Amino acid sequence: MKQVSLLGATGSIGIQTLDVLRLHPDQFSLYAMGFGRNVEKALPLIREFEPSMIVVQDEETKRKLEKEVAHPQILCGGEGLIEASVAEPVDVVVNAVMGSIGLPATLKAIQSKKQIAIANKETLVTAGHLVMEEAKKHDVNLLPVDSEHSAIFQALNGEQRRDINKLIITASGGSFRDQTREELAGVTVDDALNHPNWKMGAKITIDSASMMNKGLEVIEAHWLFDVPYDQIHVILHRESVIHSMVEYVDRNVIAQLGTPDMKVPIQYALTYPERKELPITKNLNLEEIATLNFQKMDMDRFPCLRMAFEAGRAGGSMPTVLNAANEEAVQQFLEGKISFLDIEKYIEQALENHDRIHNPDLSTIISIDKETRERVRFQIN
Ligand SMILES: NC(=O)C1=CN([C@@H]2O[C@H](COP(=O)(O)OP(=O)(O)OC[C@H]3O[C@@H](n4cnc5c(N)ncnc54)[C@H](OP(=O)(O)O)[C@@H]3O)[C@@H](O)[C@H]2O)C=CC1
Ligand SMILES: CC(=O)[C@@H](O)[C@H](O)COP(=O)(O)O
Ligand SMILES: [Mn+2]
Repeated sequence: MKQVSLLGATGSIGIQTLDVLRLHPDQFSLYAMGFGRNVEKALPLIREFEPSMIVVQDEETKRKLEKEVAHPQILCGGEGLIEASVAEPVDVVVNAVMGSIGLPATLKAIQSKKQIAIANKETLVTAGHLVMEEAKKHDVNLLPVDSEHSAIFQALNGEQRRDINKLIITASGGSFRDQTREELAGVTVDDALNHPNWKMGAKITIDSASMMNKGLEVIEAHWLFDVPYDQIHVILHRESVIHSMVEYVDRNVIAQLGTPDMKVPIQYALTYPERKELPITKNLNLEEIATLNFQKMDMDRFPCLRMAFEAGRAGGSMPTVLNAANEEAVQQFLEGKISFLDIEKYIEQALENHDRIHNPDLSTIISIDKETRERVRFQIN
């Protein structure tokens, strides 16, 4: 029986991870669960899974939860997430929190040699060099949950890294794939949250609409698979059926296909290297889909993708700034304080105003992340 620590249990990935755990009660048990402030959503999960440890975002949420359940171990904040990641009984940590808040827990889980299923891409974007250095040092395999990275991971199975010609990451195009840049001026939060293929948390759905999600995924792929940016290619693929591909030097291309359903990569990360039945997901029906479309990615149409490639190539502290400015700007957009097109504007300004720091350590990354967010907030208010 594997003991699972699930960080971000009330989120889109978290809930789907629990769907997968329910299918295999003989193999997985929920030892710890973490969430932010959504006590209402967490309560039935706590009652059903009876985790030994619960982590919430702050003391106020802890007090609220304590009124509802008598539980001996309710922890708080970043320290709590770390406790849940390193607890002795835990075998596998599923990091499904949103944002760079997930970084310290990921690092500590690696240092404790836990198996890690990583959905929290911001961790790899903000500090990929630190995460991969620790993973190498402690001989820990990071198992990707992100659908594109799960696809690449599977396409790389049994292959030699030196034989890779390029990674081909597919992008659905997000909510505004059929809109011109001019048309983006008046779009609303509800428009942006209307993703054509996936039902996800709010932040990643906005990232998909701005194409920043693909930018973050390029940086995520660079670190996870140790592939240079010149060998990472993004292609528009409306159907989200091919989740990504690897082209090898001999021109063989290996693609992974499947119904767009995150339970598929979540379960694969949990059961790897084994495969298990997943009856709660529909089979891929290519006859019904009939046509798969592909289109060249236009970097002028999607400047967030261009900025992510630039920040990734520049390296050092630039991806930290890219990620922090994006997290803050997206939050401000969701709160109705800025327009959709302002998101890219604030990211560009943050990158332009930052003096790159080579090989930043954890405390430098945490302070750059904080300063960048403050600066974006200051410019907006
Ligand atoms: N959703 C998807 O299909 C995919 C998501 N990902 C990645 O997975 C991660 C999670 O995404 P998603 O599930 O969509 O996000 P959601 O916003 O749906 O969920 C986020 C989760 O994190 C929790 N959380 C937020 N802030 C804190 C905090 N400070 N401390 C503890 N917990 C916190 C939330 O709790 P609460 O509910 O209480 O706010 C919630 O459980 C992201 O990095 C995303 O990019 C990658 C591929 C696909
Ligand atoms: C499901 C998943 O992995 C998301 O990251 C997805 O990729 C979003 O779709 P697009 O960013 O391609 O619109
Ligand atoms: Mn993805």
